[in-house]
Amino acid sequence: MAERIVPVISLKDFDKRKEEIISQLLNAAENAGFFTLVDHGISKEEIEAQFAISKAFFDLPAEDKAKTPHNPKTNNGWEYKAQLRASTGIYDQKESLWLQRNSDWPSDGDVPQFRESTSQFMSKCAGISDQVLSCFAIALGFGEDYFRTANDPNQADCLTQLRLIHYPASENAVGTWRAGSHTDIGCLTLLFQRDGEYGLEICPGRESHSSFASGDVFTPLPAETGPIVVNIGDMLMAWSDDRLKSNYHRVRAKEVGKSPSRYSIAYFNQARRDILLQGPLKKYPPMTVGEWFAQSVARNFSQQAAIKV
Ligand SMILES: O=C(O)CCC(=O)C(=O)O
Ligand SMILES: [Fe+2]
Repeated sequence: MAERIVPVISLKDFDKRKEEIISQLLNAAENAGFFTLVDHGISKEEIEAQFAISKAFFDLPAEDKAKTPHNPKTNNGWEYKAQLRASTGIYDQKESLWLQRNSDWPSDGDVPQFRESTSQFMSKCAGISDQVLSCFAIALGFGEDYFRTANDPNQADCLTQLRLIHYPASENAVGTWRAGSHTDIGCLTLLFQRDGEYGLEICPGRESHSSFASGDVFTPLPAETGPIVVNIGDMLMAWSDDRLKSNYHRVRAKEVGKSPSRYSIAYFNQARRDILLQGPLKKYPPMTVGEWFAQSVARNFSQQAAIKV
């Protein structure tokens, strides 16, 4: 079932196959809003190495993790079971570390190689994002570099973040959520999972980025080390006049029995604060990415201190 609604798309020979890849990406984005990338250029070993770095961080004593505290104003840093979901009214059962290029990072003394490995990993994620975003830019009738420039992580006003996530093992998790149902607020999310650490489910069918009614039929996705699960976020849905779909997803643990811990890594392309966002058909009034975030955060996280962007 999951295979049917979430296409697997190969980036092999990207330049030679670009036309074909554009049509596959567009078809996936206009329907499921999710697709799985293979032959993307990050090896399984590199992904495992980044998960090892992530695990080494989460294995630290809380007082060491708290040296990089979550800052509600920037949304960077380490949080522990602190994300209150509007959709569930309860806190997600997870801990996570949000990183931006210029935010505070854990020291290499606490996690050897953290900065170098994680920076390289982010650069690789940026390269893959560039390829996918260039395809969407062409498909929507923008210039090829349009979204690439808008999401350039080397610019000081870029809001893109990497999030390392750890869902602790649980038993009989009835009444709780690892990650309550939500849509992502940025442009494009690259999600890395590990073999057998299941729990991610998606619910296609959203028609407008400004409608927040979720359906109730969720489909589980496979969990594999290697393929990257990619989804469209609300910002790109708005930027495409609702053509590319930002769909609901969630992560759950078993209601009966044991669920092993799950680690995931998400790279959120969240564009540059000062860029103007408007679709080719001008269906919605223009706004800056900074205004977009202020609005999305006010809606999603009204329970928490406003995030300053
Ligand atoms: O951990 C996962 O698989 C999903 C995480 C997610 O959806 C998010 O952080 O937005
Ligand atoms: Fe998400």
